[in-house]
Amino acid sequence: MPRGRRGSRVGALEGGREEAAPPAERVLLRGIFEIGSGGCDVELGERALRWRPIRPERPAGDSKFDLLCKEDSIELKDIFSVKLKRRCFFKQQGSGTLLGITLFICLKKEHNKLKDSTLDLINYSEEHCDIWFRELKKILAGFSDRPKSLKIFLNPQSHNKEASEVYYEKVEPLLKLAGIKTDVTVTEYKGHALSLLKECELQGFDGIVCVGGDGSANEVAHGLLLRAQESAGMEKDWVFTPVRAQLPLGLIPAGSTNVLAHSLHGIPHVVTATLHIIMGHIQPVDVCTFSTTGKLLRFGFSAMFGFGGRTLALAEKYRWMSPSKRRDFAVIKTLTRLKPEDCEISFLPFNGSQDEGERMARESVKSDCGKQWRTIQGQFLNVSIMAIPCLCSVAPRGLAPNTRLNNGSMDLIIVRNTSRSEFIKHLKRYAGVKNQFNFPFIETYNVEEVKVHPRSTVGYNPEEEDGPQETAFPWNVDGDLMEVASEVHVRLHPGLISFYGGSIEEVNDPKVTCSCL
Ligand SMILES: Nc1ncnc2c1ncn2[C@@H]1O[C@H](COP(=O)(O)OP(=O)(O)OP(=O)(O)O)[C@@H](O)[C@H]1O
Repeated sequence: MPRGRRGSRVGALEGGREEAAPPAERVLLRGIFEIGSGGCDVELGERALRWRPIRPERPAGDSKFDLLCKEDSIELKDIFSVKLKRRCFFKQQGSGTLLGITLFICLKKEHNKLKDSTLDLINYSEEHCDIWFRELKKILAGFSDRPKSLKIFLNPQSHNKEASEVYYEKVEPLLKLAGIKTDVTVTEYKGHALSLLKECELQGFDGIVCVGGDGSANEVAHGLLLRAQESAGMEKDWVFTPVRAQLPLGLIPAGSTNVLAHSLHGIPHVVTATLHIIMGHIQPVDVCTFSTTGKLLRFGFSAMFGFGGRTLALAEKYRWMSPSKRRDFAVIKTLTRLKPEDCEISFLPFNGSQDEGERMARESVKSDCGKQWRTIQGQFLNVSIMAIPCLCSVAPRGLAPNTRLNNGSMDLIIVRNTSRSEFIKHLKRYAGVKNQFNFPFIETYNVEEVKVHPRSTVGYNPEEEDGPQETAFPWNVDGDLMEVASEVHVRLHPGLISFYGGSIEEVNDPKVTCSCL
């Protein structure tokens, strides 16, 4: 229920900031409704709905009445649906007795959480309610950024097969309430969403939604970006100047890992993610391209090479275990066989420009003279390259807490060879809120571009230390295994994709759930 305007300000999505009084607004409708337990004088303005309890005859000098007659309000931009409220009896034919109007509102709660709520405006007059209902509908139709039709990809296998339940019980009812049309495709195998995105008809959709975990989210984002390149007629070398995805992407966190959705919304919360989609909140996000020998491997948001890649390669061999068990098992087993990668890392430090065109021009000069690239060589336990903060349950401030979703740069975090105990100490620091990288064996850089060149010719066999070695090196790209035998070139492309999501606040009292260290 919205709070009082004068006593305690409303503004469901304003988060309590005090603002200068806005210019007077035109009143569109005025009428009487019962709200809560009493009759109210209600005004529908161009920006807000305000109501004030109707005063009974005021006994002279009684100041209590002033307190009781406080005005309340909600901003119209926080309303996402309006319905006529009717009383229907069991098995009743027809539409039932009119009780009034119900408004459905998006409220901002603590820790970046959004919640749906309702406000009932009670009035039994059909004619009165009809006028208000039509006007409110007209106002809602004017929010042109809100999606009206969505293409949904649902991975039924995500997180112990719980994604379907999440979608049909929590997401679909809210989308229906908001009057959004949906076209759901339940994916049947790994890569299905990607192949459908190559050719499916997207005309008429305002956005794409992925219901699943990081693997599915990355696949759909990659598919959407590939499609944009093909539609733009990009054939060769477009890896270096990709065009933006045409439609925004919504992520419903329904996987066993939801780092992308968590980083986007500040919380891996299904209703929050759904309400950002419904309200049409848009958040541009930086994207990386991963390429080798000039050929695009994939689009992505974060990558780990070394310990992060090896752990994932091992976990993938134990798919029969539950997701959390195989992750813990893989972390522990990889720690017992902790081994550095011998490689050369070159990177282009970030110089502050967020304009892709300007950057490309600068880069061509740089690569010609080769001046500003920095190169380091050595034995590295882990190399993280992250365009987004990568919030997750074991690192509530993120695996890359110093980067942002669209700051035009990536964090390069290099962990040099050290003892197992020191490395574990560093991993444990992620659970806290500061000093994750305050170790002599860790270096962090803010970069635009990175090349990781393994100097060894043999890759990694996750099972056998002394067994036959693979020829490829495992990378963990957004939780998905990518195996590459040679140098990987990672470039950042500012704001290349738009997600449904709002700006997030940092959480200072994070809750951590890590069982294996
Ligand atoms: N029907 C399906 N059967 C098997 N795999 C599928 C199916 N549909 C999609 N996938 C693939 O499953 C992979 C993992 O899915 P997702 O990330 O949604 O779930 P998850 O529970 O977080 O998985 P993980 O445990 O791998 O992190 C994705 O790469 C996706 O392409």
